[in-house]
Amino acid sequence: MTARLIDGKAFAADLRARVKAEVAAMRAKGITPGLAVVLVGEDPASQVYVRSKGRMTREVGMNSFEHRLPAETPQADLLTLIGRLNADPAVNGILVQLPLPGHMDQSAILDAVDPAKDVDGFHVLNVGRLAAGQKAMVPCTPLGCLMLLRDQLGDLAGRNALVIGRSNIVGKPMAQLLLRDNATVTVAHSRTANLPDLCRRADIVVAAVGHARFVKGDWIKPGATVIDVGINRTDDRLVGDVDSDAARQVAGAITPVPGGVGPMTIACLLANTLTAAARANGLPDPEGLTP
Ligand SMILES: Nc1nc2c(c(=O)[nH]1)N[C@@H](CN(C=O)c1ccc(C(=O)N[C@@H](CCC(=O)O)C(=O)O)cc1)CN2
Repeated sequence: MTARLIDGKAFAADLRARVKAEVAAMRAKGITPGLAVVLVGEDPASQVYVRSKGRMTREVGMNSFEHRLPAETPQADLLTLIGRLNADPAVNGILVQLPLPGHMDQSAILDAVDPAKDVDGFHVLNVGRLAAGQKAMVPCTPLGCLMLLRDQLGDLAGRNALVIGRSNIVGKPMAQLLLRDNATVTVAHSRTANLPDLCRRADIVVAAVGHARFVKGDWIKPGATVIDVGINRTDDRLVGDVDSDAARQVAGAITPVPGGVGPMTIACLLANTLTAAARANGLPDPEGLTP
């Protein structure tokens, strides 16, 4: 079997076009959604992502506010900036690019963002709401994975899903979203025993471990759907967390790296900003953009 490639780049372009149409409708009502992105330091990958976020925000017709701070910025100054953005009615979404410099307390920073403007879904209130099955802002990467999975498989109810990785950004919220869709969810991590065997039972595998080619081809159940969240730079190439060449011989469908999950992250950020702007203005949630 040769797996179908899941074209996240095309799906993300389509999602951005839907957001753009909704933004135009909102602007006709006199509302222009605004997204503020804060970058602290000069991490090269973060600089690329922040630049892309600004460009795509403008492309869909939203206002983009970029704040670049030196790596040695005191935490108190960043908190002051977040306070200003929280109070600014032109700003509907706030994102603090991760990773932050080592001297900052990441939880204190993320929890300083107004939960209603928390388009990353990292504020502890949104984490709790998602876990409780309530209306929440949902982290962008897992939301993008969920959209791709629903598009591929339709109803996820009763499917065996294995999430490899338990980060707050991807693994944990991904598991919550799959549970919400009635999948049977297992979360694996570095201390999990018999991971290859667990994986061979999974209809859905979401790999988010941060190790290049960690998931081997012979771990994959024939016909399974594989979502590769990893972005690892090796030998001047980007590779995922799945040994893609081998997995493609077994899986039913798989996301490529690059061009799979990555582009969905920014498209979902724009979708979340639109949702935040709608909620801030007492409008219904735009259709199909929230889980
Ligand atoms: N505050 C946040 N920080 C970070 C997040 C996040 O969701 N919120 N996620 C990642 C980085 N990220 C967005 O910020 C991101 C990662 C990858 C891509 C992407 O399009 N990847 C491309 C490859 C791009 C390349 O050449 O490097 C792909 O996979 O096709 C977009 C956004 C960490 N920080």
